[in-house]
Amino acid sequence: MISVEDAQALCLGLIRQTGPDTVPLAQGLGRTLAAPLTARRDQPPFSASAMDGYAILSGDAARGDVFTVVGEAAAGHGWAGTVGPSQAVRIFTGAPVPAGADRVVIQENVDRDGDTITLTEDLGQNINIRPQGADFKSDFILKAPRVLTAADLALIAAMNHADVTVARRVKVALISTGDELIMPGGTPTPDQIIASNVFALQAMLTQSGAEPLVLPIAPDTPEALDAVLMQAAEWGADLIVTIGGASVGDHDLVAPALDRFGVTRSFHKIAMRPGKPLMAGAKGDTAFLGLPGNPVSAVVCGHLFLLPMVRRALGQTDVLPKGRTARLAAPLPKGGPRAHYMRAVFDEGDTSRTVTAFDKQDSSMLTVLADANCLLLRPIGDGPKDTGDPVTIYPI
Ligand SMILES: Nc1nc2c(c(=O)[nH]1)N[C@H]1C(S)=C(S)[C@@H](COP(=O)(O)OP(=O)(O)OC[C@H]3O[C@@H](n4cnc5c(N)ncnc54)[C@H](O)[C@@H]3O)O[C@H]1N2
Ligand code: MOO
Repeated sequence: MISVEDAQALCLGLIRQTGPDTVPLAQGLGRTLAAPLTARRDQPPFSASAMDGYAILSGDAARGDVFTVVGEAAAGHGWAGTVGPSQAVRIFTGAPVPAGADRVVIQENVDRDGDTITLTEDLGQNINIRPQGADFKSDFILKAPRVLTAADLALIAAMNHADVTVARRVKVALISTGDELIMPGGTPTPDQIIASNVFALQAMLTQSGAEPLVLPIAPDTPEALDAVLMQAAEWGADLIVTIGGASVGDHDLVAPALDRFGVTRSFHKIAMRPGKPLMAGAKGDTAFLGLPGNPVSAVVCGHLFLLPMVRRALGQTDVLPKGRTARLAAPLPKGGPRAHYMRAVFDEGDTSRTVTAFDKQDSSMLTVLADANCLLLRPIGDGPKDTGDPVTIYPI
């Protein structure tokens, strides 16, 4: 059995990067910027007032000085003249600062009487002007790759781009396998259970910028599995993910089905708990990942292998889950021969981050997984741990 790290490296080597896709900016959230983007103008494009007040040429002006109001500048409507000594232009937040003026005095600090204002305070440090290009200049470049956030969309809009070139969503086909499965809302026979894994995986994929397609459940026959794999290929999947049937039982049909399909197997079985029966391979440009059927195993493998493959396909660089250190809130017995990713809850305390593993670690338990906010890693052969000992956790 290979290690988690080796399996992750092999998985990342199997997936091809998707090409570019240009989309309207409003559809850019969460997409991965595929090429550097250069600003088309300075922001602000002119020196702009940061406050409502009066633009003046300040010289050595002080409290009690009087200025004549000679014009008005509003956002979207500048004043075309030049401000001279003892002159003021009424100005509003966002308006271009007129030529000659070097400061905006806020209106709270003047008395206005007709066309004159009198300073009621000495001038402070703040000139209340945002210089042209203070936010960014027209040579500003937003670097790629970058997963676009809401703030990024506003920034790109301010750079005057209506569209954005992102990585095409990676197409991931999800195939649940097993005679025992029925979709939620149906009427199961006494021996059936509800296909649940695919809903977690579909959501995780969507959140990560993939385009998932949930295919019909494949019953436990070679013909049914072959037919659904063919459907996935015809859809143009970049990555075909099977769920279940990965282990060694008589009804675990996925490995032979992938062989028949012409998939070159990269590995099968890893030194990990949960997730031992994981398999991966490729056929041409299509990658294959065979997830174990146990719900927790499928989701944990989704975090550790599937999502990194998606991120790699989108051209992202930092694709593996990031470990953090936390202190154990309770002792743990010694670890086993497989790396154990325990379901746990971490808490950002005032002085240190603490983590508590759940007592129940059965890989079928969705209630435990749903209450977990991290995976607590016990490396292979880890010794017993005491309260307060540092461990690595992966937020999920
Ligand atoms: N003799 C051995 N038996 C098993 C081994 C082993 O090494 N030797 N490994 C165990 C481990 S670890 C796991 S994990 C499971 C996974 O096996 P499979 O990938 O073949 O999964 P299935 O047998 O198809 O299903 C396991 C379990 O999960 C349920 N399941 C399957 N698909 C779904 C789904 N889409 N949604 C919800 N639940 C699902 C299924 O009904 C089973 O209860 O094998 C162990 N056995
Ligand atoms: O490794 Mo299985 O994935 O423990 O339940």
